Amino acid sequence: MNHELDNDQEEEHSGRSFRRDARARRVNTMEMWKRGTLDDRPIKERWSREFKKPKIKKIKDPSEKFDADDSVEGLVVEVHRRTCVVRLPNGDSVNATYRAAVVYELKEFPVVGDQVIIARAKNAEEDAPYSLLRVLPRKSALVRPGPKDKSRRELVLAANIDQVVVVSSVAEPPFNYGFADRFLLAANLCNLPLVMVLNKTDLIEEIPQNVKDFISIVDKFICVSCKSGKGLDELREVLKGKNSVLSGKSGVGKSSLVNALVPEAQLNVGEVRELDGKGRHTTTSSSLFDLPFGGRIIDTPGIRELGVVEMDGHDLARSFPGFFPGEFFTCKYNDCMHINEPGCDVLARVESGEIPKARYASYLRILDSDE
Ligand SMILES: Nc1nc2c(ncn2[C@@H]2O[C@H](COP(=O)(O)OP(=O)(O)OP(=O)(O)O)[C@@H](O)[C@H]2O)c(=O)[nH]1
Ligand SMILES: [Zn+2]
Repeated sequence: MNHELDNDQEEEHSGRSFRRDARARRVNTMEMWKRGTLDDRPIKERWSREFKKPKIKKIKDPSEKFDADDSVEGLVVEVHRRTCVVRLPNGDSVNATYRAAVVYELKEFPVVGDQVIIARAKNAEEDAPYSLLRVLPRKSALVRPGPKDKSRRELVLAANIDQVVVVSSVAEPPFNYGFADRFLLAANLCNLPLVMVLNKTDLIEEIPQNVKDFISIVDKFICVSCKSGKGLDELREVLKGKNSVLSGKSGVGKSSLVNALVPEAQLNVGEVRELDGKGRHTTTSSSLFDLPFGGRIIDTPGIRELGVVEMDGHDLARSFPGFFPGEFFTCKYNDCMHINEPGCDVLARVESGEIPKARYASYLRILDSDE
């Protein structure tokens, strides 16, 4: 008898207790809010059953379906949306497909210059397509300066490179600071040397002072002229045996330069290339050329994305290369932008000549264009 009563009470109790729990939770929320420890997920997410258990998605390892013996290592020479062109050790180029979702989760998106492992599925025919299994660790990479948080992953533009080469013209079109500034910043942040190639020097008598200033802060510069052939031998020396990323604004004579260095590249110069049956360089998303004297140049249109530095002004102020030797922020105020703040260490160093004026000017230009 007693027992039954207990049961009844319990049932009633459970209904009430639910309501009481709910009220307690609300109170808790208030307390958390006051303490500043409030869970800021939307309310639906916080209490809904659906979200109680974290959903853990298992990533299938792409290599499970493949025979390890059949895999080969190769070099990525072009990257497209779902496929990449991989050059095998025997010199053949093959297409390898990759599932974007898988490589995204594994954080192994192939870029030009990557060494990768590819294989055909088990029992596949001879002409079956290859699949990308692994991107091998990179020795170096050119990365777009920008946010590194999870939601907007950093963008790798080219892998396993030794130097970044920026082609600029001194006239027709005039020297473009914006482009050079950003490349210098990216190269510096990636610890890669920057080589500045000044093309079309046949058009001018003397290098203008502003260009000279800029040249003083790059690692190396070479004056060339594709027209007269001046400086090309010196450039060959610099490129010899190295992997270089080559970039330049449209019209500076980059294609002319590639043609001069790699005769079989035959990029069209000046106007849109006529259809040559393959349309290779007009449609590919990236290209890698072997230099006849050793070394490679990577010329990828994706590099143009560097035109936008997605770095927030404060990050730029904290991490601009060359401002703080030893990486310690030494300005008086934590949010110093180095413009006119009191106690700014950067301004003091510019004044004393420790930081070149041209580097500081480059910083200001990037900061300006960002906002
Ligand atoms: N005077 C002079 N003209 C040059 C030189 N190099 C290239 N040009 C000219 O500059 C123009 C542009 O050259 P391209 O090689 O097509 O330039 P690009 O940088 O590849 O341009 P995009 O194909 O648009 O990226 C062409 O008319 C070339 O003939 C040079 O050293 N001196
Ligand atoms: Zn400062």
